[in-house]
Amino acid sequence: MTTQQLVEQIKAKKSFLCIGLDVDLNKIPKHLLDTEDPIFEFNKAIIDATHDLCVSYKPNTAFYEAYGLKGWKALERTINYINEKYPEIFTIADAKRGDIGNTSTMYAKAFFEDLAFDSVTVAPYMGKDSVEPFLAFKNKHTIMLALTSNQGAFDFQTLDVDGKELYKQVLETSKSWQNSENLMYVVGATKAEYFTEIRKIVPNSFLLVPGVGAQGGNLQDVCKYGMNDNIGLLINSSRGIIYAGNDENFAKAAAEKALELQQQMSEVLS
Ligand SMILES: O=c1ccn([C@@H]2O[C@H](COP(=O)(O)O)[C@@H](O)[C@H]2O)c(=O)[nH]1
Repeated sequence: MTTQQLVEQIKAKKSFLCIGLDVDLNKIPKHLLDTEDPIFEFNKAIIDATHDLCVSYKPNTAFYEAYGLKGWKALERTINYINEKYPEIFTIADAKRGDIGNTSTMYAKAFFEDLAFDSVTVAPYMGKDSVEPFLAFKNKHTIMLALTSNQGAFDFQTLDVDGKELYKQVLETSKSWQNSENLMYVVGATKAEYFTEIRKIVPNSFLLVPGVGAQGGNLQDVCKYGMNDNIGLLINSSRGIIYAGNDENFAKAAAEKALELQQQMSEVLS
């Protein structure tokens, strides 16, 4: 998917909501556990109920890898279902990969070719040659961790390196990498006060913003300081939406939560 197609979808739906599909078998409604593939059945119901309110789905691969082969198969069924039934949706494999170049190429093939995701999250710690293999894929997007939503972000990411905070070095340096136009960045909603500085370095890039909902990030502040002329934001909520209910009506409850966020986004956009 091109960035322009993503922007058009945002404008059409008046939404820049990304729903995180972080499926935990201990949290999903009990009746689904009797089905052959509870993870997929849960996702399918959530997707069918919310696809018109969001522009993106983000399964975090940890929640699938934790269940071994059946988890990976459910991830594959989920991405295939989205791509076949709702091809306009921007898909994110939240896998936080990155390794020496030839290994990164195989990670990129796994998520962009085999699973056909539009994007994958990567960690910047191993530098240019660990990220460029992902960037080589046309019309695919590499979403690099910049300033994360957790408390540990302050352990390294905000440390002073040669007179500049490390996350700023990461943002600036990555702009010189080959095919850097395919980069997006992760910035936590819990770090709203940093968005102005971040926008000075990457004014045009899309930012994936987790941390609204369960982690307490504020949607209005993120929009105020982080939005650009192309909107430039994908705001993620996972637990706050998908676990809004845990009986037979769970998908309806999720849609109601998604609608609350979509309505706030619609207001910001108008
Ligand atoms: O800085 C980061 C990077 C990734 N995440 C991931 O986003 C979702 C957030 O889930 P919630 O339930 O809405 O808190 C989850 O998959 C995280 O691993 C993040 O939170 N912060």
